[in-house]
Amino acid sequence: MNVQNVANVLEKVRQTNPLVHNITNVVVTNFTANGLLALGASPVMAYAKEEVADMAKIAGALVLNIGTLNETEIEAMLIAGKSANEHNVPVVFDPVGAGATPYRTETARKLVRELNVSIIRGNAAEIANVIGEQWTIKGVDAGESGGDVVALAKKAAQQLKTVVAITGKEDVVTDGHTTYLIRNGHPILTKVTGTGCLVTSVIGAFVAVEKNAVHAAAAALTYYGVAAEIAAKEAEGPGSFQIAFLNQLANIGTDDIVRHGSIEIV
Ligand SMILES: Nc1ncnc2c1ncn2[C@@H]1O[C@H](COP(=O)(O)OP(=O)(O)OP(=O)(O)O)[C@@H](O)[C@H]1O
Ligand SMILES: Cc1ncsc1CCO
Ligand SMILES: [Mg+2]
Repeated sequence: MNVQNVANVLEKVRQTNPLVHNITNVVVTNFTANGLLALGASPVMAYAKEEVADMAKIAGALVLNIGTLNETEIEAMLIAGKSANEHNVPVVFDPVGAGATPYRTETARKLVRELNVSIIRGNAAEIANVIGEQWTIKGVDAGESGGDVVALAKKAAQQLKTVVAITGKEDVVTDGHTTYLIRNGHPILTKVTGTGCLVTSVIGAFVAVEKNAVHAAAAALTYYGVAAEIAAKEAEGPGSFQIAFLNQLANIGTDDIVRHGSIEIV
């Protein structure tokens, strides 16, 4: 996977407009739908247990996010996830806040235990908590806590038998064997709510068109980071950044990714 491959996957998303079924949190719902539309994907949010199995099976990917979890929603996630698994629809999981409360941690573990998750995407603290590792959070960006993020990602991938994407100052994607490091993005991403949640759904759109889950996640994170870098140049603060970022998710193309993308195997 190199910058040209990243651009190729992006073009495939834009040509095929994959349906991404999201069961996500109430904070980021609108931003996620708009971000997926800007990318060129087709978002749908569907939560009722009566319909999630039918929606998941016609989707290109199912994205599960426990940001504002409750029992009804978790029941729907399990129904949707089992339907996706039966119909070979990839499942992408964001364990928002794993470690913050026992309920979140237990629910995250239950979902990865009971479902076949293709990709789990979180910050370092969340991924560490899903696998029961110690991880010290310093400030907002857990990725800067000094721990070995690459080692953590590999350990999680081997333990959970899934592709793991850890985001932060640098992003790591691994299946436990092949590992990519992406050095794109901008710190202002941490000043807009839901940029982590949106990137998980963007990974969903990419894995809908690129079945190699490591390649899909690495491509999505590179594209997302480049869009953020370009948007940050025109933004005066978090407010105008959010708008500029949505614009750049739609506007950037092959040239921008080839020029600014930073993706390497480590
Ligand atoms: N210090 C940083 N420098 C550059 N990019 C960053 C930095 N911190 C995070 N990012 C980028 O921001 C995006 C979101 O990642 P982050 O790790 O903040 O997710 P998160 O913690 O789940 O966020 P949230 O839950 O608030 O939505 C990723 O694309 C990541 O690369
Ligand atoms: C602020 C917040 N609280 C629960 S989910 C969420 C959005 C970031 O994931
Ligand atoms: Mg998050």
